[in-house]
Formats: sequence, structure tokens, C-alpha cells
Amino acid sequence: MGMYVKICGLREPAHAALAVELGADAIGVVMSPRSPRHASADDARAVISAARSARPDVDTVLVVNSIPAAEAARLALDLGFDVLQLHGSYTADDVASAQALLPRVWRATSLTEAPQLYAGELNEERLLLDGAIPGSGDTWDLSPLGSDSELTRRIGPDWLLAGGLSPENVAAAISTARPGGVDVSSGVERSPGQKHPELIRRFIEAARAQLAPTDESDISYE
Ligand SMILES: O=C(O)c1ccccc1NCC(=O)[C@H](O)[C@H](O)COP(=O)(O)O
Repeated sequence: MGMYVKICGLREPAHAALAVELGADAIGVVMSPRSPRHASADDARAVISAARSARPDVDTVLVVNSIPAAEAARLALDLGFDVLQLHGSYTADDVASAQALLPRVWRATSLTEAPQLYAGELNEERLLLDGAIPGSGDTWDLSPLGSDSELTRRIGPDWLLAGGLSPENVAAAISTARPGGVDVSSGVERSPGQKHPELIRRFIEAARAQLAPTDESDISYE
């Protein structure tokens, strides 16, 4: 199956097309007014269109932070996204209200915020484990992950790792944490909000060279 790669915080259609042509499985668009990556509705539509022109089956992901889940799902649906990625404190009922409009909802959180979490706890399609501050580019302690531990069994093999990844550290982070996929934003930028094509290329190359847990067999999951 291979390592799933998502490039997040895109606003330039050309960067989205490049990421998908280079093998990204998903592209993310952040709509959160305080983010340096905040995209307008027009930006979002242009990024989706460029990504789908490069590969029709790419996952296009709307990333939001702490807005009502159903409102976020309505926005994702209206703009034509495939997936809604919810950062913040949400309940299973919130996720259900979003899924009534858009079935594919991902839960993004951190071990700081939800230390006892498990995959599927909110009926989300996918769990994304991030650092404490989304989009900050800060690395975090990956050492509780990856070994044959209770936490590893709780989160399963398909979760996405995010937070402070870069072309330089992604291979080591995958080897330590053993996620099913990786997500990056700051690590492929020249400055906050400004994506760098060469860093996108190097990140995708470095990540896709790694195996996903589903390609291996030495950890058992619940
Ligand atoms: O990127 C943001 O500014 C952002 C703002 C509010 C909510 C989420 C945000 N980003 C979410 C992401 O998926 C990032 O890619 C992820 O947190 C990793 O970020 P980074 O550490 O910069 O690679």
C-alpha cells in the first residue's frame, strides 16, 4: 500500500498540481482566518481543480479549527472537497452531524489533548496525530509511538503523523512512530504560508521511500 502522503496548507494551484504529480495522495487547504495559510473560497476551488486535473482520485481535504462541525461540512461540500479534517475538541455527535453532509471526516488531535484516544473513537474515517499547536512546525516527542505498545494498538496502522515534519526528518519520524501516512505544512515552506516547490519534492520523495505498517507484519493491532 505504501506511505500515504498529504501536503497541507496549499493556496497556489501550481503547488497543488506539483504535489499530486510528484505522488502526494492528498492535498489540504486550511480555512482558518488566523492561520498564515488561510485560503479564500476562490483559492480553495482553484487548488481542488488543479489537484484533480493532475490526478482525479487525489484526496482533497478541507482543514478547519474549532468551528461547528456541521458548518465545516457544509463548507467542504459546497466547495467540492472529498474530506473534512477537524482540529479541535469535537464529540461523536459533532462528527455524526458533519458526516450527515460529508461522510469522510478525519479527526486531528494530539496526545497532549487526548492521551487516551483510540482510532475510530468518534467514528472518524481517519485519525491524525499532530503536535500541540497545529501548523506551528514544532516537532514533538514521538517516543511513545511505534513500539509494540498499548498506544500503538489503540491508534491502529492507518493514522497520519503531523507536526514539525520536514524533508530532513520525515524518514526518521516514520521509522520511530510507524504511521500509515504523513502530513506536512511548515516543513515545505520558505516562510509561513509560502510553499517551496523543491521542499515539496524532497518531502514526497523521502516519505514515499518508507514502508507503512500495513506493508510489514511485526506489530499486532486490536
Ligand atoms: O496550518 C495551519 O496553520 C493550521 C491552522 C489551524 C488548524 C490546522 C492547521 N494546520 C493543520 C495541518 O494539517 C498541518 O499540516 C499540521 O498541523 C502540520 O503542521 P506543520 O507542523 O506546520 O507541518
